[in-house]
Amino acid sequence: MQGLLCKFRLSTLMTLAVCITVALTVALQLAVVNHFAVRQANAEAELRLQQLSWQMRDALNRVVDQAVGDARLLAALPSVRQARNPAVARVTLESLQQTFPDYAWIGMADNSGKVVASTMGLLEGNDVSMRPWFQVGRDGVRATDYHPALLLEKLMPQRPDPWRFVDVSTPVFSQEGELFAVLGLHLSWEWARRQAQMLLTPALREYGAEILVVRADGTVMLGPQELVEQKIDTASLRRANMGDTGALREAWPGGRTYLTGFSQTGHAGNPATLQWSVLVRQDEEKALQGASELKRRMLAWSTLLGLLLVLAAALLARRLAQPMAQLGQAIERVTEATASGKDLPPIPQISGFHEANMLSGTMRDLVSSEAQYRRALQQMNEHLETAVAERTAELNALLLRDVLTGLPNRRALMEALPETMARASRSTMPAALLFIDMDGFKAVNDTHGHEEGDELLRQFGARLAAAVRKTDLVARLAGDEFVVVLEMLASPGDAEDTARKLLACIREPYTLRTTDVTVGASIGVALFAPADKPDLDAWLARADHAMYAAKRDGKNAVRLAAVPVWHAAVTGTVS
Ligand SMILES: Nc1nc2c(ncn2[C@@H]2O[C@H](COP(=O)(O)OP(=O)(O)OP(=O)(O)O)[C@@H](O)[C@H]2O)c(=O)[nH]1
Repeated sequence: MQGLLCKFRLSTLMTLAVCITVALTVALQLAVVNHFAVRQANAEAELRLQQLSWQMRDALNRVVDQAVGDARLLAALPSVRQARNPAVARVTLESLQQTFPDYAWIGMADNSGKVVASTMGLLEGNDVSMRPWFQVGRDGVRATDYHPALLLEKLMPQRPDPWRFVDVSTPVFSQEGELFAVLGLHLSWEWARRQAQMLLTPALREYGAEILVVRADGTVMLGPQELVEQKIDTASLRRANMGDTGALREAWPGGRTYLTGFSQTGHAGNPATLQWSVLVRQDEEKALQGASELKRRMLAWSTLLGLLLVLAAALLARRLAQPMAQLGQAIERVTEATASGKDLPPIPQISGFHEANMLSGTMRDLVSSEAQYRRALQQMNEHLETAVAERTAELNALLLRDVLTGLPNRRALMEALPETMARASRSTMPAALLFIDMDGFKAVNDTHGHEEGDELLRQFGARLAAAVRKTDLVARLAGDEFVVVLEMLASPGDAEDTARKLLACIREPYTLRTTDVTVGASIGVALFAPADKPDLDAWLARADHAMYAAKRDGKNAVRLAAVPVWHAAVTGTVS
């Protein structure tokens, strides 16, 4: 997780965090809306539908009760009970019909079932003894369920909807208390349809609310066109049939889901009432349309707000991350400079926010002290290099000096001679190498000690150096052996002359710490003419041989070395 996070920029992470927060907030809002608003809307819709069902139930009950009351009233009227003239009874029946035009037909049949008086004289003389209203009406006040018009259909005025009736009938007793006739009121179903129309306000209709009145056998008496006189079986119907009232959510034939309020009319055990189920249903989608709309709007607004928030967060994150990015770039520059050994660039003072300010300040101090440290280190290095160079030079100088006499040593001589030969070769003037070996030095050493011997060597060397030109080289080879190199000789004889002069100088007494001594020297002289081959070893060897020749011949003498063989061959000279 940590590794994954490291791959993202700070601004990306911040924007991502805001995106997730916004998405969670929107989801939470929607969940809350769904939970409360939709549930609330659902509850409200169910209550509304239940109340509508009650209103319809009450209206139906009221009309049936009214019809029962009217039937009872008619049966008690003397003009009906004692009617000997059908015309008189008809007037009474018609006057009742006028009070409530939905009484489609009111009639009275005698004991045998023959209609003796009726509104508009319809069916008078007809036998209705087989009609249910007549049969049940003899036993008491009865309400007869919804049914199509049978005999009256052809006699009643034509309408787009077929005639449907609900009957209320009652026995009519003579003054003697005998069953005299049966009175029947045919209520046109139209009143129920109108009642439903009245209850369903335009707003309810627009939101798909529908009222259904269903007979106990499941036949729809009132409702949507496609269901009228069809049988249905829904949970709400079963509950209503059981006398329950309430509202529920259920699937209807056709597959759609409805919220349905239900109740039941009439009273069980009272044959003067009718037990119908009143269902008021509303398409769930339409019932919850308000809440869904709210949800949709909330989603749209939340999305818009979320986008604005994300945009603002991205801008803010960019702004917040900018100082860190600047700091990062500055540190990268410092790292590159460190790697390439260049001067460390300064860290800029960043003033985005407190932490960046503090961080940049700390980094500045760090880089500044690092730069100071590097400068000090560099100075130390430079100083050290100079010191090493000086010490090296001193060591080199020491390497080329004879410790005892301070004169150039054998090594210095060997380094100098090739240049001497080169210079002589370039010029027309010869050079000479004088190989000098002290005579009698051992005796001084043995007699007066090594310290005195050393002092003699020092004075001997100094005397040689003082006796020749500054440009000439005096070197101590080892022990009591010295070499003098003479350059720019005007003539070859100058070498031998200088050797003799040196010998004379050498012979002078030396004042040592405890005594004075006198020594001699054997000097071998070897010339190097400009035309000679620059052979260092050969030149030295010639001078050495000459010196030994002087020793052999009794010491304290100067001997000139033989001319080299090749020189003699070229020049025709022999030493
Ligand atoms: N005090 C001192 N003695 C040295 C030094 N180097 C060599 N010697 C001694 O110098 C002497 C050189 O010997 P030789 O050359 O035979 O002495 P010499 O008496 O000059 O003999 P010839 O050369 O034959 O005349 C030896 O006794 C060495 O021990 C030195 O640096 N200091």
